[in-house]
Amino acid sequence: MTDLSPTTSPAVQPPIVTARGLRKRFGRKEILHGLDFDIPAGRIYGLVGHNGAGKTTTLNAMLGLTNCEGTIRVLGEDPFARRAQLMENVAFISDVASLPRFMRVRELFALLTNIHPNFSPEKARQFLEGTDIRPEMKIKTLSKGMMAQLHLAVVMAIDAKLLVLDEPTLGLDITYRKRFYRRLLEDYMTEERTLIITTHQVDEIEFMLSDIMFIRDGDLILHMQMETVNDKFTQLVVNDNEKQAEARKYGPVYEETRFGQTVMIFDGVDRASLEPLGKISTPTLSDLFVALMQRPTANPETAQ
Ligand SMILES: Nc1ncnc2c1ncn2[C@@H]1O[C@H](COP(=O)(O)OP(=O)(O)OP(=O)(O)O)[C@@H](O)[C@H]1O
Repeated sequence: MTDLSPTTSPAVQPPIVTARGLRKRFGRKEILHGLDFDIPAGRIYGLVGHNGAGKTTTLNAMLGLTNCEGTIRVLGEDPFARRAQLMENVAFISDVASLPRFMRVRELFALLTNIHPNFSPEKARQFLEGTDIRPEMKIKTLSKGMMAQLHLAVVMAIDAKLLVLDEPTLGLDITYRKRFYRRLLEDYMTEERTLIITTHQVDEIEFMLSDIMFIRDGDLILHMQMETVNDKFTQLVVNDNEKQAEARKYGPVYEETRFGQTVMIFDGVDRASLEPLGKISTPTLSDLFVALMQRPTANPETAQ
């Protein structure tokens, strides 16, 4: 399942996040069932799963917001024990984030300049360019979307090694979402930075991801570099009954009928064998998500 081989992480740099046997219980209910993974530096990770799968809980474990069983290290530190120190190098947006509503935008920037050693008000102002937010505005007068824009600007203005974004674009319109992700990639991302994003709009972030994690009911069922996803999984659209039967011999991991056509997804099947049977392509992440979420295991033996 999770790839822990040395080939995936640059030998020179230790992973930014390491989890071993990460387990979380709320009362008698176990939410995370012992996750093992490494997240190397300089990567953009998408953490994808259904509602209640355990994404936020996993992120909260990385941020030291929840105590878990097993081991988790972020930048070599135990996030729960060393949260204050770690927050100098980690920035995050949570899905329940809030800003001090009574302040003006410029007052918020002044406050953050005082309390955060790596916050740059100039950068925050730059990230607000193109929005309707002005320094004199009171935060409580901003719309929900403007509030989210301000929050993103503030977080991107922190010079952090790890940026964790839990549903960052909730409430934002499509134009802004697209611009935000583009700026994140072009103006924020560097080789020293690592980004972890959760979103249900996975197709919107697919273009920028280097790695993907699918989490289902507290288990990591896929952890893979995007390049490997593209090499490994193939989608086939096939109409002809005979060809469908032929294609099934290759053991699709998923099959459905869409607009009268049969769509199959294959894992690790040579594309040359499938090509004569119909139209082949690489499945989008959302197609792959639907396919793999329905299986008891998602190719655990061959992942990555
Ligand atoms: N403080 C808590 N007490 C009890 N149960 C909790 C608590 N926080 C989360 N849970 C439960 O843990 C499970 C995972 O929640 P989590 O927020 O990690 O899911 P998620 O994948 O982020 O979901 P979503 O996409 O809906 O945000 C859910 O069943 C949730 O009800």
